[in-house]
Parts: sequence; C-alpha cells; structure tokens
Amino acid sequence: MVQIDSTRLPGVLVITPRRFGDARGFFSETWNRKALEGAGVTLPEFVQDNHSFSTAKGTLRGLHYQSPPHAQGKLVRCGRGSLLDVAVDGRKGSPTYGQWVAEELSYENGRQLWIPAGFLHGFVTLEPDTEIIYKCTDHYAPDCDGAVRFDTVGIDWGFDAETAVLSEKDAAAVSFAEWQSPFEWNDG
Ligand SMILES: Cc1cn([C@H]2C[C@H](O)[C@@H](COP(=O)(O)OP(=O)(O)O[C@H]3O[C@H](C)C(=O)[C@H](O)[C@H]3O)O2)c(=O)[nH]c1=O
Repeated sequence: MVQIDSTRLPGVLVITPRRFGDARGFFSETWNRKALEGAGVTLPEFVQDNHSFSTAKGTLRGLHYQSPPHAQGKLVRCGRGSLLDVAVDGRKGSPTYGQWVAEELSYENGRQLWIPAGFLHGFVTLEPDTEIIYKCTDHYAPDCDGAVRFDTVGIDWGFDAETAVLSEKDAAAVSFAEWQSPFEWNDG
C-alpha cells in the first residue's frame, strides 16, 4: 500500500502511497500510520496540516525551520502542479551537516518527502498554480521561526536564482555559513 525509498540523507525518506485508478480517476490513502509501520517506518505524531498555493512558476519558499522546543518534522506532498522539494541537514555534529537532497513532488507522481526535525525545508515551484500540503509534528511557533538564504548552501535548484519569487523574509535571510544552528545531532 505504500513504497518507502531512502535518500542520500539518512532519515529523509521518499514515501509513495499506492493509487487505485479506475475510469473515474484515482483514490489514494495519502496518510496511513498503520501502513507505514507495516513498511517499517514509524513517524512522530502530526499535530498540524499546512497548505500553501503559489501562482508563479519559480516561487521559492525557504529555507525554513522552527527552533527547539518547537522544531517540526514535515511530511510534504504536492496537491496540484509540481515542485522541487529540498531538505538540508542543519544538525550540528551530524556527518551530513550542510548536505542537501532534492526530490520532485507533483500531483502526477504522488510522491511525499519526510523531513525530520533538525532539517531546513524549502521548495521551488516548477509550474504555475502549484499547491503544497504538509503535515507537521509541532504547532506554528512564530518566535521559533527561522530562515536561511536558499542560495547559500550549494543547492542545485535547477533555475536562475535571480529570477526566484521570494518573500521579503526569505530574501533577507542569513547565509548558511553565518547561521547559528539551534539543532544538535543525536544518533538514534
Ligand atoms: C508557517 C505558518 C505561517 N503562518 C502565517 C504567517 C504569515 O502571516 C503567513 C505566511 O507565512 P510564511 O510567509 O512563513 O509562509 P511560507 O513562506 O510558506 O513558510 C512556510 O514555508 C516553508 C517551506 C515551510 O516549510 C514552513 O512550513 C513555512 O516556513 O502564514 C501561520 O499562521 N501558520 C504557519 O504554520
């Protein structure tokens, strides 16, 4: 019922729920804890769902995080259109600190990306009118909200960063080199 693929970043997973197609279209269980645990994956409890819509291709939101005690793990999927979803290891002491992984999530491919707490998250839309829907393991905590400039990690976003549609917050974010990570790596 669900396919799990690892990525080059330990802990970050691609999760692809099964789609049941018929003459009407398709049905898919987009979140099923029991099915995931049957596939050997146990995720933390989710407490908040988010949904954002971006009108322009090349809209880039990120790289974002919430500091402890409200760090968020996120299970991300694309409800309409397509996007390149990116996770960056932000945990001090991690063997993969500063390393990143990017996965194309789309309405068509139905893929989801699991991004644990301690990782920065961002995405760029690959077509107009793209919707992202994601489950979070902690509630919104504006005082813990943080951002790192998207073009300071060495991520291949697949487009000219100068043309990105950004919020003022994201345009003014600190570089990864200057960032003071609030996350510690603890194995396990
Ligand atoms: C994140 C969030 C925002 N808001 C309010 C605060 C602002 O008035 C408005 C837009 O917020 P922001 O510009 O931070 O939205 P994004 O740029 O899409 O940020 C998100 O995008 C990246 C990719 C993420 O992973 C995070 O969930 C989040 O940082 O929504 C809320 O009320 N609750 C929330 O959980």
